[in-house]
Amino acid sequence: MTDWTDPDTFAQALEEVETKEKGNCFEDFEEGDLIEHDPGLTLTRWGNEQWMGQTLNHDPAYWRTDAAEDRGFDEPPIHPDYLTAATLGITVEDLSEKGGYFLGRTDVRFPESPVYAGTELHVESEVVNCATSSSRPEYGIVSWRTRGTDAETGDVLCSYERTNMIPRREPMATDGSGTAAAEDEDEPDLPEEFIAPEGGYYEDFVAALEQADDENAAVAYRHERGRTQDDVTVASLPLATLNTAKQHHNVDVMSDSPSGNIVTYGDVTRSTALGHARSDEQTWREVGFDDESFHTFVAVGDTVYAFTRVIEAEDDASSDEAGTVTFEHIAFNQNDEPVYSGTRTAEIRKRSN
Ligand SMILES: CC(C)(COP(=O)(O)OP(=O)(O)OC[C@H]1O[C@@H](n2cnc3c(N)ncnc32)[C@H](O)[C@@H]1OP(=O)(O)O)[C@@H](O)C(=O)NCCC(=O)NCCSC(=O)C[C@H](O)C(=O)O
Repeated sequence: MTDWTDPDTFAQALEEVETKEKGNCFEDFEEGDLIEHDPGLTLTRWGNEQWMGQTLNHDPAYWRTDAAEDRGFDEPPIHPDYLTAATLGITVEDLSEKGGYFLGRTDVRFPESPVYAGTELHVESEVVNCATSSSRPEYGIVSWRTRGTDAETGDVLCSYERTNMIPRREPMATDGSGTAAAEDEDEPDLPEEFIAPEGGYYEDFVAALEQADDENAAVAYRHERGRTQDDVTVASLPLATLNTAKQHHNVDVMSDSPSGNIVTYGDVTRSTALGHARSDEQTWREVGFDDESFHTFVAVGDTVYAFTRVIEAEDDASSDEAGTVTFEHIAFNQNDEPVYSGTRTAEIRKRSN
């Protein structure tokens, strides 16, 4: 009689049985495919507060009723960062669970009206591009357009286009043209001077941009706070968004990967850097994000810091109480290496009101 729990017998059984696989490989995606994601998620106040607290996003309008009412909300709403992370988390089982890197995202947009706790999120994606990777034959590069909607009303709550490297079943033969990256030995091309805004109101950003215009300068500064990655940020936060990517919670599999360990969900890295940036400004409303890229991985023990460059300011916000500012935010680690970059458009409160 077979003793299935005898270690040698069991090891051989494991070798011989079929593995019921999860996720999809590059070959499973075809441009135009529509994927309705099965997991749904009810956006809760607890989930929102857990995400926002751990990523140092402490804007009182998302925590306190009086501050929420002052911003025109009925109650503290769901924060756009948590909404974005949850919209993406739900898609992972179908799109990126097989592994591969989250490379970037663009055209991240939210409606003007707030989203409140209790909203059930329904998410669907369309495959918009499948490309070979010239530098990594074992991967392909897939882009999806994803929309998170209110399951009850059908209103779009969050939409974006995302790109990942996705493992192939069969590696491609390549001409190697992508592997010989030329060394860039140019001197850094930086402005002569850096200006930091005096405060965090819209007028402070306008004044700093005007001063920079006169002086071959950039409005750019770093934020003091850092957040060292731990088991909560690396494993718990993505799992709370139903993100099943093994990169974030399977140390056994990841010990063989380039990081040698589980790595931080891109949306946690990004939210943490944005939290640092928002702590130095008077945010009114998030409008959207573009050109987001993840440059290298972040693992347990790494510390996420943030750097901000102010690109432009326009007095065209949805409320008279605010103006619109476009930022470039760069998250960097304890070795000063950029790990994330992206542009962000946000409405920033005016001092005069
Ligand atoms: C992924 C990297 C290891 C790649 O680094 P490197 O080898 O230096 O290559 P390149 O930067 O040249 O990029 C390789 C190819 O990918 C294309 N690329 C890169 N960025 C984009 C983009 N934003 N959009 C489209 N295509 C992009 C390049 O053009 C190259 O193409 P080719 O020459 O044809 O091969 C390195 O970048 C890295 O480590 N990045 C960090 C990744 C990361 O940590 N992401 C967040 C954590 S993982 C995650 O959150 C998973 C998530 O849960 C999920 O499921 O999505």
